[in-house]
Parts: sequence; structure tokens; C-alpha cells
Amino acid sequence: MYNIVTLQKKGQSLPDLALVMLGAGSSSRFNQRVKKQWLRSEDTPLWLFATQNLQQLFPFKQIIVTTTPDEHFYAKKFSESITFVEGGATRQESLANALLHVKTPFVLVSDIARPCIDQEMLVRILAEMENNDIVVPYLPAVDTVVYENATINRDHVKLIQTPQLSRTELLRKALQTPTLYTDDSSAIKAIGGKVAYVLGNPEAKKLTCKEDSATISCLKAPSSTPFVGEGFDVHAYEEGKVMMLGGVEVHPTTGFKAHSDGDVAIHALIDALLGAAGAGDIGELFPDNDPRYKNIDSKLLLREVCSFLAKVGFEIVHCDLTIMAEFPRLSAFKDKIRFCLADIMAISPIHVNVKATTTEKLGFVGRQEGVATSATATLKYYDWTNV
Ligand SMILES: Nc1ccn([C@@H]2O[C@H](COP(=O)(O)OP(=O)(O)OP(=O)(O)O)[C@@H](O)[C@H]2O)c(=O)n1
Ligand SMILES: C[C@](O)(CO)[C@H](O)COP(=O)(O)O
Repeated sequence: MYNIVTLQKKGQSLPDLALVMLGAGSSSRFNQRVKKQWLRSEDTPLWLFATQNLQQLFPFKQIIVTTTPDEHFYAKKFSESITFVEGGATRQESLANALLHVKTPFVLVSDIARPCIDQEMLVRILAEMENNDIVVPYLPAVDTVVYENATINRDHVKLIQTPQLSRTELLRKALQTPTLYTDDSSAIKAIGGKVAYVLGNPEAKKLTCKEDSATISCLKAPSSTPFVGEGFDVHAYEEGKVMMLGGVEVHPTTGFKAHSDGDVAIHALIDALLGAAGAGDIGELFPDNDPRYKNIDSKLLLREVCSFLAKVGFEIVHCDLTIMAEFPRLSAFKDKIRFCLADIMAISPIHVNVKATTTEKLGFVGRQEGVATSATATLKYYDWTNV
């Protein structure tokens, strides 16, 4: 590792450092269905790419990543060694949550939205840590700067970047304030801490708006690999209920025994979609003991899954369902189901296929105890290079 060699050459020993990666933002200025955290560089989401980039530059004792509560379960599936912490409503709150887990005297904090940190910049930061409370990379202003209609001396202006290296205890203390700061150094400065500024790097630009994607030079285009998932679900019949299959009412008086509306076709499809994304299964998202999902219309669940998949960087390419039912006959409903599902998934109806079959009176389907559905779904990464 070049930076370590450099530091050791300068006679410095390596400090114990924790890395905090802030990734719990709402990505609102990015203004896309996909959140910037989840853009893929080849096969790696941006938050992990940014983390791994720093990880290969320094042997951190701890790595902590903040995520939004709804993405937390999915982010955790990417790594066993990272500590994932739920973020708060602001960057500052997310940082305070992460700091509760830091065990080292110094902590390096970076925005996942600044993925292109190079080793020279990190070395410049580490080299200043000993005699300061926080070390902050910056870029000088190169344009004319007007502040409240008055041109000011641009030599006095610094454009602040991350990562910033702080004394952990002092940073914790600095964040115990109702004042909202947009970075760590402003908070530490406000309590009288000693701030060292070192030269940053234009390459360490923050991804804020969608137009920035093309300028984040270290990111590679997403892989074009298709991901195929499969799902399977069964529900027993229950009299006195409407039967919903694939979002369509197919029988007025014989429905399904279930916590939700029991739409076995949508449930299998959801599992196929989640399977393709590596996101577990329907029960992880919508537990069947959660009162919010009692008798819920499964179309709402499918909508939520589609919006989750879009948020974490996927597009739906195709799906195929086989509904196994002895009763009712489904031939008249297959196209209606297809159009209904395609509409919810916002894909062409020709990319949704629905098949129905009996099981020749064999098994629980054949004995008319219930209905089963198997489904496959194909996803691909959202291609941000086309935006
Ligand atoms: N509540 C928050 C808000 C922001 N961040 C993180 O702080 C960094 C800087 O924030 P920014 O780039 O502004 O990201 P967002 O807050 O997601 O963007 P926006 O303001 O456009 O919604 C990002 O890596 C973001 O994920 C965070 O961890 N928790
Ligand atoms: C921390 C930061 O990246 C330094 O420039 C910046 O202040 C983050 O601000 P944002 O409004 O949360 O993007």
C-alpha cells in the first residue's frame, strides 16, 4: 500500500483508525428513481465502491457505513465485515449515530458520494493528524466569488471536501448541538477545535446531481449481466372471500387463507424479483405478523417492491408466471393479469408472461385445497451512463 510506505518513509507509525462512510442520504438533488448510493460501477454499488476504494488505501480497524432504514437490510447482504448503522434525518445525525460505534481515537469520515479519493490525498490528510483536531481537504476557488452581491477575495475561499480526519471524542462532542453543520470541520471549529486544511483533489468531486455522474471519473459503466430470480408460493382456499390472482379478481366468493389478500401469483412474482436482486424474500420486507399488512392488497406490495428495486439500481426486464390451479379456470383471466402486472411494473406487457395449468388432479392443487404459483423475473442494472 503506497500510502503506508510513504508514511513510514516519513518516520510515522500507522495510527488506529476507524472509517465512517456516510451513505444514508435521500439523494433528492439527484432526482432519479435510482438513488446515487446504488449506481453500479461494474457490479459494485457506489457506497461499497467508495468504501472499498478507501479500504485498499489503509488498513482501517473498523469500517462503518450509514444507510437509510429502508435500505439497511439490503446493504447488510453485501458484507459481513462492515458495521451497518441506520442513519438519521441529516448528515450530522447519521454521523452521530455512526460515531456511537467507533472504538478508535481517530476517525476518518467520508461521503459515499465522493468515491474517487486517491492515495496522495489520503497521505496528505494522515500526515497532518498529530497536531490537529481535524484535518480537512479543500480545493481553492478558481472562479470569481461573489458573496451576497459583493465580490470577495477568492484566495480566502476554500471548497471543502471529504474525507475528514478527526479526534473521535472531540467530534462526538462537537455534534452535540442543535446547530446543523454541513460538514465535520464546521462543527469542530465551532467548539474551538484546531483545524488543518490540506489540498484536496478535483477528482474527489461529490456526486450531487444526475449530470455529475459523467464527471465522476473513477466509476466504470455498470455490468450488463442479467439477473434471474425465481419465486414460489402457495395459498389454501378460504370460502367467503374474493379471490385475487395477479392483481385481478378471479372469483367472488372463494378466496385464500392469508394474512394479506393471499394473491399467490403476486407473492411468487415478488419473490422472483427479490431473488434476482439478491434481496431475500417477501417475508423480510413484509413480515406476516405485521398488522400493516393485514388483508393488504398485494398490488400495493408489488408497487413497493418495484420502487425499492428502482431505488437500489435495478430495471425489470421480463417475468414469467405459472399459476397451478384446478379451480377456477383461468384462461379468461391470463391476459388481464398480464396487463395488470405489466402496468404495476411499468414494463411492456409483452415482457410479462402468464401461464395457467392444472396438476392433473394430483397433489394439493389436484385435490382442490389451494393454488400454487411459480415465477421467474429478470433484472438488469440501471445504466446511468445513458443519462
Ligand atoms: N441524513 C443523511 C444525509 C446525508 N448523508 C450522506 O452524507 C453525504 C453528503 O450528502 P449529499 O451528497 O447531500 O447526499 P444526499 O443527502 O443524499 O443528497 P440530497 O441533499 O440531494 O438529498 C452523502 O454521502 C449522504 O449519503 C447521510 O448519511 N445521512
Ligand atoms: C461534507 C461535504 O461533502 C463537504 O463539501 C458537504 O458539505 C456535504 O454537503 P451536502 O449538502 O450534505 O451535500
